[in-house]
Amino acid sequence: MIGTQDPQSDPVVRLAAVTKLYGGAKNRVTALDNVSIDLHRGTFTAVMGPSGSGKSTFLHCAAGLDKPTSGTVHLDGVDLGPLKERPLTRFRRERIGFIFQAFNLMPSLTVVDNVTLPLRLAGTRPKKAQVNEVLEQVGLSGKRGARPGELSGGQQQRVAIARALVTRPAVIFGDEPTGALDTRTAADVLALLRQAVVVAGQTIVMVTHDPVAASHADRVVFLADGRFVGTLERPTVEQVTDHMTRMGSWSDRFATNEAEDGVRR
Ligand SMILES: Nc1ncnc2c1ncn2[C@@H]1O[C@H](COP(=O)(O)OP(=O)(O)OP(=O)(O)O)[C@@H](O)[C@H]1O
Repeated sequence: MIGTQDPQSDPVVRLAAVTKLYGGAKNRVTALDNVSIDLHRGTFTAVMGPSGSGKSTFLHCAAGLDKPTSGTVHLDGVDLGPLKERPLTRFRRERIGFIFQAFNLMPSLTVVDNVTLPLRLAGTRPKKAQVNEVLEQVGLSGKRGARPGELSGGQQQRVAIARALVTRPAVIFGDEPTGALDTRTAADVLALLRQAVVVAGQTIVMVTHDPVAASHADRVVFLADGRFVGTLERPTVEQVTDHMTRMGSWSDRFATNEAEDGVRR
């Protein structure tokens, strides 16, 4: 069933006892503190928490953009730890999709060329049917030749989503993917991501500050001071807002009351 964490299926993302330290002995920051979590295929997870709680660090470590100081990250069954930079880059290109707040499109390239860029970088010739399929999926079939500057913010983010989907990645990581969009456009983009999960079985992990965005996920995990301190399944906007409001003073209670929620601590 979509949205539940099936303990029988292999997790597509597995972090085990991941710690990430920044700085030296004098100015050490523990950005992630012994974090363990399993994320399963076909699920949509939102990661929330106060500023500085470790959300970006979590995303970067989970996606192989940064190496943990200790602990292990498995993605689609592959231990990222031993991979050197080049195979890791290739792995990311082939198996991971990214969506950023700032879209990160190439301004001089058309929609089609932006979408097919990851395939071409991976040395694969894009199949026309594959490209048509993702463009249709994101509602941009009529904009194939347009350049990003000719598109609205929502349309640009749809191009970025198509680019993330085209490699059929094991996971798509989103860093505030709706952060630069107005409410209505954000809702459309989130519906599109949700559809990719429900219809195509895509796995999505998204960092967000926005309770409305988080409410589109199957599950919200909350970080505070580099630790998971709570989760919500099938969250409503009100539940997420309530959790965020209470988090500061309640983080210890979350840690004890919600230990059976599938987040391994
Ligand atoms: N390159 C770095 N060097 C030193 N400290 C860092 C570095 N990156 C992050 N940190 C620190 O690690 C902690 C977690 O940062 P992180 O960016 O993961 O938090 P965040 O939850 O994503 O914050 P925000 O919501 O503000 O983006 C913070 O205390 C931050 O200052």
